Amino acid sequence: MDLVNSLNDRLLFAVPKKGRLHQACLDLLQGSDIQFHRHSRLDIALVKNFPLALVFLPAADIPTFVGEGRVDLGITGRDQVAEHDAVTPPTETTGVEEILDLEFGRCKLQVQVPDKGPITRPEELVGKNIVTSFVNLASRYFADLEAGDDGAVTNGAGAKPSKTTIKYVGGSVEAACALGVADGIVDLVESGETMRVAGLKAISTVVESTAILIKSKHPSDPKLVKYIDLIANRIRGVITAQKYVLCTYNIERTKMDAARDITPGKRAPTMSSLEEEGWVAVSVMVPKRDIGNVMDRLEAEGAEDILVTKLENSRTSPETRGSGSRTPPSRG
Ligand SMILES: Nc1ncnc2c1ncn2[C@@H]1O[C@H](COP(=O)(O)OP(=O)(O)OP(=O)(O)O)[C@@H](O)[C@H]1O
Ligand SMILES: O=P(O)(O)OC[C@H]1O[C@H](OP(=O)(O)OP(=O)(O)O)[C@H](O)[C@@H]1O
Repeated sequence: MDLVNSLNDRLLFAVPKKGRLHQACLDLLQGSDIQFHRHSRLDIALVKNFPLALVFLPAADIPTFVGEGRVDLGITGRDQVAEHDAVTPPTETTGVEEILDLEFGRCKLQVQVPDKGPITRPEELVGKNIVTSFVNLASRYFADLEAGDDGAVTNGAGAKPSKTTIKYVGGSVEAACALGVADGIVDLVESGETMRVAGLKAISTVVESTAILIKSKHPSDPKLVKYIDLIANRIRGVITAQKYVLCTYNIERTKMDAARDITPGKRAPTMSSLEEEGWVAVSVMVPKRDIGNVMDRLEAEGAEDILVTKLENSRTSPETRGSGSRTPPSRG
C-alpha cells in the first residue's frame, strides 16, 4: 500500500523536522510510547500503536498546516504561532489552539542593536533598516511604534515618522548589523551567547517563547478526536515527570508535621509505618528545581535515608491541588 493512502483514517501530527526543537520532540514521543519507524529521507512516519501518522515539517510551517486543519496536532514554538497569526489572524474555524506548554525551547524574540552604537531604545530604529526571519512580528512591532506617540523619531518637526524597512533573511540574522545591511535586528535569544559574540545588545522583547503542543480547530476526522486527548494526556504525563522527582525518607512520626510543610506533595505525601516503633516512611513528589533545598531542610528536621528518584512518566492530578499547602496525609 502506498504511504499517502495509508494516511486515511489516521490523525496527522506535525513535528519539527530539524533545528532546535527536533530532538526534544523525538524524546517526548518516545517518552509517550508513540512508536514509529521513519525511513530515511521520508517526512512521513506511520505510528504503530495508534491511528496516527507523524509528519516532519519545518517548525515555521507547522502553524499553517495545523491552522488550516490539514494536520490535526503539532509541536512548534509559540514564536512561530505568533508569527503566523500576525499575518493570518485566527478566526472561529481557522488558526491553532494551544493545548500544552511543553516548557522546552525557551527563548525570546528580541530587538537587538550594536552594543557600542548610539541606539538604546527601539523607537530610535523607526524609519531605519531591520533584518529578521520574523518579518510579520517585526513589521507589526514597528508599525505599532510608528503609530504611537511614545517618543518615536520623526521626520522633521512633528512630521509622521518614516516607515521602517523590514528585510527577511533565513538565518545568521546576527551578522546583518556588522555587514552594514541593518541598523538593528529582531532575532531569537536563548543564552545570549550569539548576541554577545556578534557585538549586539537587546533593547526590547517582542515575544517570549517555549515549545507548545497545538491542535487544529477543525479535526480532520471526528471519530479520531478522542486520540487527540489521549496523546495530549500522555505528553502531559512526560512533561510533568520531567518537572518532578520522587523523594523518599524515614522520619519520626512526631516530626511529620514539619516534614509535611517541607514536602506537601502534589496532593499529599504517602506515609507508611516502619517496623521500628514511632517511625514512618514517606514518599512524595517534589519539584526538581527545589530538591536540593528540600533535602537540606528535611535533614535538619531529622529525616533519615533521604533518597531521590528520577521519574520516567506520570499521571497525576492538576498542578494546583495540595502543592505548597498543608494537607492531611493519604493512607499509603
Ligand atoms: N537558541 C534557541 N534556543 C531555544 N529555542 C530556540 C532557539 N532558536 C530557536 N528556538 C526555537 O526553535 C524554533 C525553531 O528554530 P530553528 O532555528 O531551530 O528552526 P529551523 O527549522 O532549523 O529553522 P532555520 O532553518 O530557519 O534555522 C524557533 O521558532 C524557536 O521556537
Ligand atoms: O542566545 P543563543 O543561545 O546564542 O541562541 C540564539 C541563536 O539561536 C538561533 O539560531 P540558530 O543557532 O538556530 O541558527 P540560525 O542562525 O541559522 O537560525 C537564533 O537565531 C540565534 O542566532
